[in-house]
Amino acid sequence: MHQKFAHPHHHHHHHFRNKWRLNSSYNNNNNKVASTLSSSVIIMEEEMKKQEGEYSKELGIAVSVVQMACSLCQTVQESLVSNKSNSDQVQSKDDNSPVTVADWSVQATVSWVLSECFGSSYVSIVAEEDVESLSRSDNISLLEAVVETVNACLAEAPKFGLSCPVKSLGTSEVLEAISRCNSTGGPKGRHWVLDPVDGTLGFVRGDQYAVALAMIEDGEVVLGVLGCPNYPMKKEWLSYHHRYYWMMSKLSPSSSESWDQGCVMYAKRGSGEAWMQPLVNTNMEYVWPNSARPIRVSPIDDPTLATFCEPVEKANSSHSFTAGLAHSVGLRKQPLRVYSMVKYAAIARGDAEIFMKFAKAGYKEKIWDHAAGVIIIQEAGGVVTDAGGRPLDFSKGIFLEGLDRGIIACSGAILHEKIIGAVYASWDSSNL
Ligand SMILES: Nc1ncnc2c1ncn2[C@@H]1O[C@H](COP(=O)(O)OS(=O)(=O)O)[C@@H](OP(=O)(O)O)[C@H]1O
Ligand SMILES: [Mg+2]
Ligand SMILES: [Mg+2]
Ligand SMILES: [Mg+2]
Repeated sequence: MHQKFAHPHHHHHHHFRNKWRLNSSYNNNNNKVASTLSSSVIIMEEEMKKQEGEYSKELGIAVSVVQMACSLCQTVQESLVSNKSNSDQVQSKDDNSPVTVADWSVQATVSWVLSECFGSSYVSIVAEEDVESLSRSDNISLLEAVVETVNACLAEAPKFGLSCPVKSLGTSEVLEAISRCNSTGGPKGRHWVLDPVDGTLGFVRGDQYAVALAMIEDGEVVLGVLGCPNYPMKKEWLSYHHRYYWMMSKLSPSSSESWDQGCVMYAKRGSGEAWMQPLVNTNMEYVWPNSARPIRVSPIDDPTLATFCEPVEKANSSHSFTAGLAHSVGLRKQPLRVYSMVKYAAIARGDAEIFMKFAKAGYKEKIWDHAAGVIIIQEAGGVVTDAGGRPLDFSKGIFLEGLDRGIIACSGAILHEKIIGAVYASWDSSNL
């Protein structure tokens, strides 16, 4: 396949080059022996190019395919929300959580694109969904809807600088693409980690959800991309809840600005930068390359001014335990309860300062629910650990093995230490 990705953010190069030069003078671990000054300059230039370019192809493809996936999800969510008879498009999994046409379709689309770009025998993908219920004979119409949705989405690939299939994918190709994402990750090599729709409950309720794609190399998250179709570029627009407010009220916002546009965030490990671009509107003829702006965590470190986020559902995180922690560190604001990894996005962008999740004892957190969000917060200047203050371990397969009680993500070290201290002080008296 010809990869036609155009680098969307040329202005990065300048920053990165300067930073690299700075770092290299402190820590020159170039172990090649340079006999003359000029040859060492050449080696440095080569080394620099390698550094700049590292993962840039992977990141470009990941951002493009997440944009495509977001556009797919918007179409499906609109039809789910406006057409109540579509209830056969939402299924219940063994744990009673929902799964939809969008979850399977995004997984197939991302799998197909990554396989085309990197070779299906090389690419390892760890993702949430499988084909078990989708391939049952009583689910034919659901499977047909998935195949149609995937083909409609892939047909738009050229608008995003990616190639589309020469002819539409058949049912077996779509099933194959979904089930190819059955890698279990691990400590060695490169693994893509995908949550095709995170916050599926929010998605079916017409609310917040995210598409999350990350890449792990030798057990560390090196790339993260988070698509948030109902999380507008500006926080103020969130007060209108989301686009359906406008759809229903038939009001039109004052300016021609893209008030309804969601966003896609991304970061590369070690860059010290995280970026956000508007969600693309595929009605336009040319959508790529897209513009991006840097994002940064909030500067607030005073607990009385800080906002914390947590899952909407009590079943996913103890609201009473986090309320106790909030009280003991002096948080005063109401918690922001949001579906999905949009919580990570809110911290990375500075819309909130703290994210806490304490699942029930025995629940094992999965890597796809966290990988993309963690790296984006870290590169935007934040801190993410378990409740014991240790980094999350993405090297042990599909679960965050060894996670100590819960997850704490903060905009900075001061708030983070306070929360960790409060967990330490109150854990024994909690019933978790
Ligand atoms: N019992 C339990 N405890 C904790 N976490 C669980 C549990 N069950 C599921 N999950 C995972 O939580 C993901 C959704 O998390 P959220 O933070 O979006 O929760 S909430 O919907 O806002 O309540 C959700 O992700 P998606 O399935 O992608 O939506 C699950 O992976
Ligand atoms: Mg999830
Ligand atoms: Mg999911
Ligand atoms: Mg799910």
